[in-house]
Amino acid sequence: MPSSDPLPGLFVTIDGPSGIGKSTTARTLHALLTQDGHNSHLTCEPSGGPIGTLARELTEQVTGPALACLYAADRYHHLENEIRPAMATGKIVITDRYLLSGLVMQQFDGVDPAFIRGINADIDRPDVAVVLDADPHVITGRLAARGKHNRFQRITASSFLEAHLYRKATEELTAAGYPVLRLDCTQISPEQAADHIRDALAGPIATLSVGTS
Ligand SMILES: Nc1ncnc2c1ncn2[C@@H]1O[C@H](COP(=O)(O)OP(=O)(O)O)[C@@H](O)[C@H]1O
Ligand SMILES: Cc1cn([C@H]2C[C@H](O)[C@@H](COP(=O)(O)OP(=O)(O)O)O2)c(=O)[nH]c1=O
Repeated sequence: MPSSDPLPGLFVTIDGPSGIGKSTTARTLHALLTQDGHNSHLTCEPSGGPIGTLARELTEQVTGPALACLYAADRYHHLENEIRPAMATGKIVITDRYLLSGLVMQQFDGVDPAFIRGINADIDRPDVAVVLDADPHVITGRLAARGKHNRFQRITASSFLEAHLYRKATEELTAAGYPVLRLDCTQISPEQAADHIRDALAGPIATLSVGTS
């Protein structure tokens, strides 16, 4: 069930194509917020919990709706056991990947986004959903330099398909009132990207009801 009462912390998600710089930007943002004296908690999906670990292990062999359900199950478990408890103590929670990753990546297996929206209907809505975008040629280069982690990333021209699907899914979520912050990081460093996000968080941080320092 989604939490009915707003929790005192702040919930920030970072999504975008594989290799674009999510993990680097999330780590840098976490460090910046910590430097500023905020209590920040960095996490990711699939999570390090039992379902997330299983989902990561099974991504090579399991496909379609079954894999989609595993990722969604991990998301509910992650919310219940890590994200909400951290937010309840006033922390700024940053997760590297969330709903948008499911909406996009499961389309590689032919899963209808409506199915993904359905099984994720009860997840918590982030306060800010950051989506990193970039020129697909640049994403391809970063992914190749970083190394490919799984079958999705080994598909020919996967970065082009991911970038296209992320743009489409982002437009749909924005139109549905989702709090999206889209950031083109083709030509900016992870430090500059994290700085932009920190600036965008200044307003929501000022409204935190529990001190986070
Ligand atoms: N803004 C950026 N500009 C240039 N290179 C970047 C940027 N962000 C990340 N990188 C580099 O791109 C590669 C992939 O970054 P990573 O954070 O692992 O991506 P993701 O988590 O999105 O898969 C890494 O080698 C990283 O150093
Ligand atoms: C959260 C989530 C991740 N995934 C996939 C996308 C990634 O290929 C994989 C996570 O792998 P990971 O190595 O963490 O991603 P990255 O290459 O960006 O560092 O899980 C889904 O397919 N659906 C989801 O809902």
